Amino acid sequence: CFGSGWGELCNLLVANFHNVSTGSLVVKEALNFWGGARVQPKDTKNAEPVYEPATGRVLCDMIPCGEVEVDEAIKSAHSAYLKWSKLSGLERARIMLEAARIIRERRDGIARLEVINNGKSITEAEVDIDVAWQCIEYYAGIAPTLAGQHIQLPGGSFAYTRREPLGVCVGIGAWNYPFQIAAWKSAPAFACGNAMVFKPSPMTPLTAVILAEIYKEAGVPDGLFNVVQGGAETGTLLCHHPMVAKVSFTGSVPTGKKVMEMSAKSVKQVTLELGGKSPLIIFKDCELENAVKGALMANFLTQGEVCCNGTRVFVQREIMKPFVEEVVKRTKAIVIGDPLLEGTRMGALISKPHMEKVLGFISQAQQQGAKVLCGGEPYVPSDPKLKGGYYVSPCVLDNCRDDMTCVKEEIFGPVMSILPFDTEEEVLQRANNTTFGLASGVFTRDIARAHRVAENLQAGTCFINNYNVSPVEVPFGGYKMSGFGRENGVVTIEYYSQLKTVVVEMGDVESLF
Ligand SMILES: NC(=O)C1=CN([C@@H]2O[C@H](COP(=O)(O)OP(=O)(O)OC[C@H]3O[C@@H](n4cnc5c(N)ncnc54)[C@H](O)[C@@H]3O)[C@@H](O)[C@H]2O)C=CC1
Ligand SMILES: C[N+](C)(C)CCCC(=O)O
Repeated sequence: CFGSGWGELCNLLVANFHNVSTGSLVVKEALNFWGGARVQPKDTKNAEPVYEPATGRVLCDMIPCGEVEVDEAIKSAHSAYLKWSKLSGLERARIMLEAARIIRERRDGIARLEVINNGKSITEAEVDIDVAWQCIEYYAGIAPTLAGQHIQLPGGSFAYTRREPLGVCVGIGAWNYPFQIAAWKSAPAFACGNAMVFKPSPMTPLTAVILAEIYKEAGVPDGLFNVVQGGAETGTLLCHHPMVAKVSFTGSVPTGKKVMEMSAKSVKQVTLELGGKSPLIIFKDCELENAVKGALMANFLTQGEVCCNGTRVFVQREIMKPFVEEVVKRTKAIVIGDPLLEGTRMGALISKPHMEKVLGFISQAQQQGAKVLCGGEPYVPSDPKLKGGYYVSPCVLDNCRDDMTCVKEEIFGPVMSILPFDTEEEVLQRANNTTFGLASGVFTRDIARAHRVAENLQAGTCFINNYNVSPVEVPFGGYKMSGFGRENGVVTIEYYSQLKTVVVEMGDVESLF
């Protein structure tokens, strides 16, 4: 279990995660954080069990925060905001860099904890934690550069703009990248001088509170980063609270719509990072091995539970056969099993109901005429402690048509649908024929075609000759029903700050009255 101490003690305890193995961790500590400390809600009657995906064992209880707790956390954020917003960008940067340094130092332990809570492979979780500290480091770099403009007016008068924070921002996260999402939201918020109340997904409550402790240790004022656990009810309380200026949400389209609706009541700003059903277009002139590798990266990271995955793989008819052969060969070779073992490449899905939902999509696809080329079955590892885990073998579907459910809906599991195409014009039309617009990809050696396709795809990101590369310097977000606003990149500053215009008269007032 992990500690509530600071400094060396906390360091030591997180270091203990270096040795933690699958099936052994039980967490009893409070998982909420405000006022600079872990807090246990008073009312524990609505506690829900949280499962370890790799084993199906209960890991801890998630005790949802009610009205009183949410109010305390938001007030705590507000008092921190009053102090933090008065610091210079350079002062904020220094503290943020220290937080990034601590995360980097404890990366292995945090990654192991993330694996135990989420089920993804340790190799991926380590990258996730690296992306988290890089994000904080990146926005620390931007914080001192934030500035307004000076605008000259007639007669020596002038105006200037001030880039000011919004106030208390709420972050609501999904379960697929628990620690990384908390960093993607808090880092730009803090660079601009805001405070944050973050609600993780009720299925992954463990690591956000570690981030809260690290921010505290790095020197942020108490209350700057708060964690409230809970599900829809707690989320609703956050979106309705009058002291909240902005909600940044990552999750499904239906919940995103509700968040926007609730936020509209008090005109809160919103960023929505929602789902996707992204197209990946493979032209016959591609470098085939890279296209195959790209298709796997586009579909099987985090057991396929990635919003920007390229799950509709359009392959030009002439190369269908060699492409499919190679994809199937490599998919069959993916090592599934204990996510904490270095050699594992695919871990467990987040929950039993989610696993059943994914398997349901696969059998429905078969009923609608798709052919399973490999995988798509529950997988039971040989290690007895993993028998209760939620494993599904990665699946490649052939004979797919655009009107099939597996091609239209987001599955959020390890399922790739392959679709043949003939011409560029045709494939663009089919690729864009969706209400989603998060990401897209194209493999071709023809540079003119690559950029033409990128221009014509209706999506927030287009990867050329690769897929799922998201460095923190690059904006990430959706078109259409995949949401709006951006995370990462310089532009995100716009979504966590507001401009004040100050107009200065140097002469006399010319009154009309
Ligand atoms: N675009 C992006 O960056 C990402 C999008 N997603 C999307 O998220 C989905 C999977 O994540 P889930 O956690 O199942 O999504 P979800 O929409 O069920 O939940 C997301 C978050 O919203 C909270 N929530 C649920 N009801 C709420 C309400 N009424 N008011 C306020 N908050 C509420 C949940 O507790 C959770 O923290 C997928 O559809 C996926 O595409 C996931 C990761 C990244
Ligand atoms: C890290 N990356 C690019 C694979 C996915 C990030 C978006 C998400 O939270 O699903």
